[in-house]
Amino acid sequence: MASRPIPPNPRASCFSKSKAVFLALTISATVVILFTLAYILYHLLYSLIHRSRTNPFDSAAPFKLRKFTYKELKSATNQFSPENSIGKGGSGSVFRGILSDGKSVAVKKLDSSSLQAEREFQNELTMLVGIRSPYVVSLLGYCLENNKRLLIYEYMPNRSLQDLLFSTGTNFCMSWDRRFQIIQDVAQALEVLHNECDPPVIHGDVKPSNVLLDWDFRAKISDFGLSRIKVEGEFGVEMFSQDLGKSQELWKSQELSGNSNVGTPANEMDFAHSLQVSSPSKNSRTFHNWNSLNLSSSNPFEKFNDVKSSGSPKGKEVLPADVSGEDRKKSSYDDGPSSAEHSKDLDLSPLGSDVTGNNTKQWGKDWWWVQDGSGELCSKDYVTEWIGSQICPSASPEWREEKTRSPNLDELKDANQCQSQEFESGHAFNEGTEQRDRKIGKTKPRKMQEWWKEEHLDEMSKKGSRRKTLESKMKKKKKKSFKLPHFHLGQRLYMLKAGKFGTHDQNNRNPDAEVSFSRGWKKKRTHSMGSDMWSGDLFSRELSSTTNMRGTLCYVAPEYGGCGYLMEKTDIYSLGVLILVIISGRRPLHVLNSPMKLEKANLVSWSRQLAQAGNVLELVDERLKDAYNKEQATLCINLALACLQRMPELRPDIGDIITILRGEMDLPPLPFEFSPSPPSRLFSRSRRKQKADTE
Ligand SMILES: Nc1ncnc2c1ncn2[C@@H]1O[C@H](COP(=O)(O)OP(=O)(O)OP(=O)(O)O)[C@@H](O)[C@H]1O
Repeated sequence: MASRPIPPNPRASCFSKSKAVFLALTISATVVILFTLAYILYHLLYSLIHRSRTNPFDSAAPFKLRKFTYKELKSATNQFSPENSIGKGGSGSVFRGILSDGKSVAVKKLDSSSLQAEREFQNELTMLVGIRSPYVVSLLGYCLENNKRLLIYEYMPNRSLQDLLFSTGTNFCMSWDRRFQIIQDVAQALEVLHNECDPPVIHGDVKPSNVLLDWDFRAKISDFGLSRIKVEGEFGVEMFSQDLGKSQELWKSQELSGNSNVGTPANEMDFAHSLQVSSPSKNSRTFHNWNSLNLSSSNPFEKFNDVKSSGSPKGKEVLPADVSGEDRKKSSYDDGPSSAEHSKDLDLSPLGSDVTGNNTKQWGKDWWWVQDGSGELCSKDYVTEWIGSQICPSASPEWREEKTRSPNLDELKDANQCQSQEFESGHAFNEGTEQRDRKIGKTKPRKMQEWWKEEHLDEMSKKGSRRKTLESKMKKKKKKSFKLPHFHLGQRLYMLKAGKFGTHDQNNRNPDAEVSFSRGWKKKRTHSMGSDMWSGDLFSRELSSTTNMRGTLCYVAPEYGGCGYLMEKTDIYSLGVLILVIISGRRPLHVLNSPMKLEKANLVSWSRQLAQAGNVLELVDERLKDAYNKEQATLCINLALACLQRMPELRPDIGDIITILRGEMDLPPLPFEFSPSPPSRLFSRSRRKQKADTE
């Protein structure tokens, strides 16, 4: 029987068709997805490969850090024994260690509980992994175990410039050649950071204890705990070139015309506003006037004199002159409380913590109370001595003969109150002085007070007249703002506690002792941008977040002041201070127990006075006697003063500095400007309050 063909099932053929369509769709979707993924991957790889050379985040960075175990480091440093301790900073202790391969290293053991230490750890790893230069201390590795964070650096046998310059236990006096070489090395280091790194790195904490010396006393820069990568277009950078254009021009013309006795230009008051509203742009490097200045001096570079230094160190320091090396080490590293402890000592904030729960004292530790090195003065002494030497009756010649102790905080508060009355007008200055003198039973006018008056009265009276305009301007701009804790100085706290705020200050005072963002601006707007020797001023503290409060007293540039927008010119300012310190062998704030002309207490302002008097060489370390190159010294001091100009843009950039130091470019004529002010903001504010009180 013949079989009949089975007719095709129409349902089955329909099913296979839809299956084919489904298959085709799946395949094409997969192909599209694969292509998309490949495209994304390609772009990722491309951007990774084409990232900047020294971008610290670059996984392709040429230098790999070694990860050490804690055990390894413990045995290298002999259980972190005190004999191996070579230094102590704000965020931890440094030990000498010998690795199993015999190599000497410096091991920085960071405090496990400190925020500053945490940040330093991150920053050092981030920055130093991409930088290898003979002028920068190399980071060899790190250790991160549980709570323990350690950084391992190349060992610098001659330790820090701070140690070398201020070794009171020895008769060591650095020769001129060595000093000059160190200045050049530090400048080279900054050139590497500013010009050779891409993007540029701004160190942010140039000071003697961060300049380390190798076997040949060649200097390398270290401690990148506060440094920043300059982001192109970061608004702080261009702010001075654009938003402050007018004030800048005015300022420049004043500076260049050598008029030291000018007040701050009116537009300066818009500094705060400019900062607030300025928008990023790519045009961030607008440095334009250095090369255009009239270059006049002759080539100062001839053969270096062979200087062999000798002579005993003069009793110029706060440290007892006759402490032995061991004692000095002790006093340097053990005696004084750490800067963190200092800020605890001096409870500057009426609040325990800020809105985010961070301890506000951290601010002080990071910024205001960090000092230059070995803890020879506790910060409170440092501040009160300085204020005392500038304004207190205790700074009078009579006092200098009698005084053997530092003014305490109460005296400081008293001084602030007295001072608060003085600057409302020139007349009030004398009244305030007399009142203060009555208080301590003295009536004789004091030279120092007059000096201070001359320096700041003009500025203060101009501020007073501008205040009203600014306040009305600010009212318009005031918007609802989030609260930040107010970083009060001791005087402010005292006024609060004592209920001594004047009636006219009521509007400015927040009863719960906080300050709003906009109030911070407002306060700043009544102050001069760059007139504070203490640089980062009240303004910045009021505005900034905790993470950005940093810098070192006397070395930090006035325009930075903890604001967080570091610029190259901030480093240049610090370099200026450093050069003066190296040449003079003095600390920037030179407070003495022994009699001394008070004008010399503030190194920067003294240098300016000497420059005005045409006698800069008086600044050179007396221990060198005549064994130094006068032309080089003159050049360096004048260069330092150029670096210390208040307008960041007037400062030379590091490329010019190197060229000038090499003798390949002349130094422009120096502008005379005000010396950096003592804490005029604090006093001007307190004066107003005090006056209101007395009214
Ligand atoms: N690589 C090193 N080789 C030799 N000594 C070092 C090294 N690193 C640091 N020191 C010594 O340890 C000291 C403390 O250094 P550290 O960087 O911890 O603190 P600082 O810079 O003095 O202060 P701060 O960190 O608070 O600004 C230095 O002054 C120096 O004497």
